[in-house]
Amino acid sequence: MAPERIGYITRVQSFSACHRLHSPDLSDEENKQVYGKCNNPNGHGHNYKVEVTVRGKIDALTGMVMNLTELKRCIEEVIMIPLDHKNLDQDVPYFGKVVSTTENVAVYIWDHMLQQLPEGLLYEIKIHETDKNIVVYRGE
Ligand SMILES: Nc1nc2c(c(=O)[nH]1)N=C([C@H](O)[C@H](O)COP(=O)(O)OP(=O)(O)OP(=O)(O)O)CN2
Ligand SMILES: [Zn+2]
Repeated sequence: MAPERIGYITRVQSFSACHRLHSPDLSDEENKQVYGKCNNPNGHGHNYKVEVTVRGKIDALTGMVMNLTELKRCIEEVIMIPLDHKNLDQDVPYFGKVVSTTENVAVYIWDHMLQQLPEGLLYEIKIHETDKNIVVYRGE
């Protein structure tokens, strides 16, 4: 019998959104101190790049961990429809009370991807907020 082989497959998706880093649990002064320019009252924008990675057995029959076309469909549902060209804080109810840091955007994407993907497949969400700021979340 052929050995079981594990593969990692990644699909990359870009989306554009604006936000403001502001915690309802901090005073205005504290918000300014913690978030600096990112607390600007009228917000600022990013072209986010998200890498969604799944990990699983390479199926002997199909040769796939999962069909990338299906991964693309999940990404459309979880990232593009709710987040692209949106004001994260005002258009996405989740961020009404959760600060829209890239860490929390990664958690949002993780939790919603889990609802779309077969159990145990999701491995990592990596978000490039800018060319220099990169966040990784693995569900821990
Ligand atoms: N831990 C986190 N820190 C910060 C986050 C975050 O999501 N998590 N986000 C921001 C801001 O949203 C901000 O837009 C990032 O700005 P900045 O650091 O200026 O971005 P660049 O690295 O591209 O800017 P350079 O001026 O080119 O260095 C802040 N912190
Ligand atoms: Zn920002």
